[in-house]
Amino acid sequence: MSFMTRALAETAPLCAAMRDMPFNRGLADGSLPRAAFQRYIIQDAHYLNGFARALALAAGRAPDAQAVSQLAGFAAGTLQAEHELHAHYMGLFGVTKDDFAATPPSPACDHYTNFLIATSATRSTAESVAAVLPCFWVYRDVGRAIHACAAPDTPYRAWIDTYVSDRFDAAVEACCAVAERLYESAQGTTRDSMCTIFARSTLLEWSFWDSAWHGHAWPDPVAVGQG
Ligand SMILES: Cc1ncc(CN)c(N)n1
Repeated sequence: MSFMTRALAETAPLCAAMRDMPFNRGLADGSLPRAAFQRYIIQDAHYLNGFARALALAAGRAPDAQAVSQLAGFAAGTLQAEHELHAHYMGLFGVTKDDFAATPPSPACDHYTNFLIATSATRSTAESVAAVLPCFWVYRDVGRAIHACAAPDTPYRAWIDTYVSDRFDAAVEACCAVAERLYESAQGTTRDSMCTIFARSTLLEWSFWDSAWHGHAWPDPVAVGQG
């Protein structure tokens, strides 16, 4: 059985739940509150920073030139394409550089990016690729699901179009191909670990959207200290 067949079978209910999250339904019909998207786009800019670092770190530790070049290429491609999308929406929704600088990564964002970076720093390249793959896969999957029912005038049209674009599709397929190549040459325990790590990142994708929807943030240490 291929890696993707196994990993997707294990995460199918979670992927189905993500297609139907209130945040994503709101992207499709345009009803997502402006404040929720502003929160999301700030957190996503923090996320992409950590995600690209995780990929660059995995590239530096990769065993062969082919993997170095592919992982470094994913890091560069992500920073370029998705930063353009963020700049577009930050302008449209009035999110300033100061707003971004004043907002730390949320607990969900911090957890996800630290998981990716720790995996790239301490685990095999196969496991590192399994960790970053849901970032590609889940966004194409959700993008396709909501594109099919999106309102023509949703303000989130540019977001949806990015994740159903041929360019993003090519990146998803390329990352899947790297994962399959590494899975084929991996030993039994690494194969199992790749599936466990893929499932964890998929859950962290769910958690990222859930957090943006609910506006979860760190507790105020002053208030906590005062009991
Ligand atoms: C949290 C998250 N995951 C995935 C993607 C798509 N690269 C993203 N922009 N943000």
